Amino acid sequence: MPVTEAGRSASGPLPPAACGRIDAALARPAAQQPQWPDRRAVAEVRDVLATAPPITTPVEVDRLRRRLAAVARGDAFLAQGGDCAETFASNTPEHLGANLRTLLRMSTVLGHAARVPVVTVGRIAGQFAKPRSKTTDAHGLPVYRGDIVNAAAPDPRLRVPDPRRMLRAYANSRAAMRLIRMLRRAGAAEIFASHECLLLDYERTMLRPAGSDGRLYNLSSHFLWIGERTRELDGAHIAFAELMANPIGIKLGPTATAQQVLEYLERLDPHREPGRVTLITRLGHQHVEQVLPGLVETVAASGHQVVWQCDPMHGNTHESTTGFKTRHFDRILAEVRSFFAVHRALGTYPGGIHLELTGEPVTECVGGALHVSDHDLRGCYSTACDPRLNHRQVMELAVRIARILRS
Ligand SMILES: O=C[C@H](O)[C@H](O)COP(=O)(O)O
Ligand SMILES: C=C(OP(=O)(O)O)C(=O)O
Ligand SMILES: [Mn+2]
Repeated sequence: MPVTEAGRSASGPLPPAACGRIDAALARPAAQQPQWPDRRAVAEVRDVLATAPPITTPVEVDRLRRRLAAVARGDAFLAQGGDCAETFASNTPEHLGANLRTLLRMSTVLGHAARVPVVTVGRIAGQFAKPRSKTTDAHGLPVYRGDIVNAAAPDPRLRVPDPRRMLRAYANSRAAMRLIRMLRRAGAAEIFASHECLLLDYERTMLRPAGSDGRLYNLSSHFLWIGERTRELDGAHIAFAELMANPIGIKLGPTATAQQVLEYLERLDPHREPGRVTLITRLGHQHVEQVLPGLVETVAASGHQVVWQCDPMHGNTHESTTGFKTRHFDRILAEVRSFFAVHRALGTYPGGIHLELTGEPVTECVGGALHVSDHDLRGCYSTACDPRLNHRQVMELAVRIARILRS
């Protein structure tokens, strides 16, 4: 094994051929990566993580693959949600428990209405890396990129990307996964973990070969998605996703084209496995009827059996009159409605929903039955990145979606 950084990176349990494929994928341009001040420290952390026990297991990932195949066929519904950005400080049994309870209650409501099993997936146990729209914040400091990279506190020293944070993210993810498994043993429904496949120096260390064919599983989680800001076809993230055996999501914003989507599917789903790819549309309520039909028709004609999932959060963000990043309940609901309407009109299956939520009584999104106003936002605005629906707003939305599912 060469002692170059690339060689070190792929050391540990991986065979040399796999190292070469990973290095080739990651030699492509990678958007939204931190400027680590010390690459040697990154290599040292990567070496530790590459031989550490992974967060999930191939058996669990395969189970989710089967569940998502059922969603793609129209025999199950996917309910996914959790924090926009998990933090080390909020990685407590109380916070995780509150989020999971809210998510599971949403799943129960949707399951009753849809009359199919619900596959429940948390944005949890590893959702620590954030893509950002600017490189600096309102104070002129380097932007916060998630606890796995730097600290949210507006202190220039703490905003310097610190690779040792990847070790903390790993330890926090393991602890959260332990809690999820404990809840499962205690009788809670089956819950899978997911996060954005963003920070490539971390994600590459969690690849492990498994099965008779030695496919590479990314055992940092069960389900990973590629974000709207990193889905370039010639970029590192899509090439990295091609190597992974896990089910993969791709966020699609309003500029996504049918041609791009076809290329994602050819690359990520060459064997045409139902549910291998989840297309997560986050178009903005005003764009759905314009943009979604073309994408859906093209995919249907291609024969790939994908999961269509609606993320009604990320296309509907605005700044409140009181200066907070927020989302209005009505616009979130409007995107969900249009998503179902388009799929119904085309005879395709609206397979799931993807929310940023918390079980905590936060005031981050406006509207809903409690009429959270722009002025109420300062009451309990605690997100580390994007505004989340609180428990009441999630349940209200779940009831509205249930009505759509029944109609
Ligand atoms: O979670 C999503 C993105 O990280 C977020 O929407 C980007 O937000 P920003 O515009 O505050 O950087
Ligand atoms: C960054 C996110 O979304 P998107 O890539 O769709 O903007 C997210 O899910 O937090
Ligand atoms: Mn977000």
